[in-house]
Amino acid sequence: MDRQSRPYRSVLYIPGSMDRALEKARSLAADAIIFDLEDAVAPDAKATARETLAAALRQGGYGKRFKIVRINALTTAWGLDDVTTLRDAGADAILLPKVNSASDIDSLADLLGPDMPIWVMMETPVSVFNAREIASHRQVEGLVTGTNDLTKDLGCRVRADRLPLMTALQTIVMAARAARIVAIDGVYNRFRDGEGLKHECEQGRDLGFDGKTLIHPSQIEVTNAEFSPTQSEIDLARRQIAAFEESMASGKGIAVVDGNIVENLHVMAAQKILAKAKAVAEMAEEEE
Ligand SMILES: CC(C)(COP(=O)(O)OP(=O)(O)OC[C@H]1O[C@@H](n2cnc3c(N)ncnc32)[C@H](O)[C@@H]1OP(=O)(O)O)[C@@H](O)C(=O)NCCC(=O)NCCSC(=O)C[C@H](O)C(=O)O
Ligand SMILES: [Mg+2]
Repeated sequence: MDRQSRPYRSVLYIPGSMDRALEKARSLAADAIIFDLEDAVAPDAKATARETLAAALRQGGYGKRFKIVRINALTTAWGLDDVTTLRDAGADAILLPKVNSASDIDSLADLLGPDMPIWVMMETPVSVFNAREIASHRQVEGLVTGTNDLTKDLGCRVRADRLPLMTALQTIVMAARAARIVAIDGVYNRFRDGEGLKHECEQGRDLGFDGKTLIHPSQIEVTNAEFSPTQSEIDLARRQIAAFEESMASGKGIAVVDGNIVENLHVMAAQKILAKAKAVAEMAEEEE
């Protein structure tokens, strides 16, 4: 599956120290997994988690799920060992936490070589100010929003409407879109509250995120549903494309569908919806 069309609706964090979860993830319907060595792993468990994770990745069995390893920052005592142990273990990307600027990414890029994609945690106020240059870094292919760290650093309130985070969320999406890379929303901490999660997924999707990071398997189903094109969106996309082709054939550059104009740019959006629906169907085939 190519990078442009693959879905990233549900991106599940798994602590590298959780054997059972590493095993369970081989059969979960998440589009992507973040194998975490950073905040989900206690300092005393870091070395063991690193080895456990490397063994799990080498063993494989994660199918089409996109495999991302979140290392510790290179300024910590663990970061360098994380990179040297994990860079050839079979991950699809390495995720760097606590990034402030594009220059923070250079040392990791040097260690990894040019072929390993880098994803970046956007979780400090400085990273949000530098979002455009971070997203434009030659090796960066995805931005992951760290709403917990952002909330801590901003000193803002946790609100259901996420108003205090809105500037950051929109800046991250804009930076990712400008650089044509992936943008993933932050986690919803109340992992047993399905209604609250659904609401936050809708918000993240409407803002333009490709998907949401998750902390528990019970969050996958609703997230996949909310970030998938609906049947009515698919039907409308097909009708827009057909109507536009008909208009072009009769020498007109604009069509009208359901009382709305359809121009070339709407056709491009419609094609994107159909491509996403196809990629989602391909992921579903794998799970059957
Ligand atoms: C949140 C949890 C601590 C809950 O754990 P627990 O109460 O033990 O869960 P359950 O008993 O309901 O688990 C049921 C089964 O599911 C498996 N499981 C649980 N979590 C995961 C998971 N993340 N991935 C895969 N499988 C999982 C259990 O093993 C059970 O399996 P079975 O034995 O077969 O029944 C726990 O879910 C957890 O630790 N989640 C991950 C937390 C995490 O990764 N946090 C760090 C990332 S968040 C963050 O840092 C974002 C960012 O940096 C920011 O700043 O915002
Ligand atoms: Mg964080």
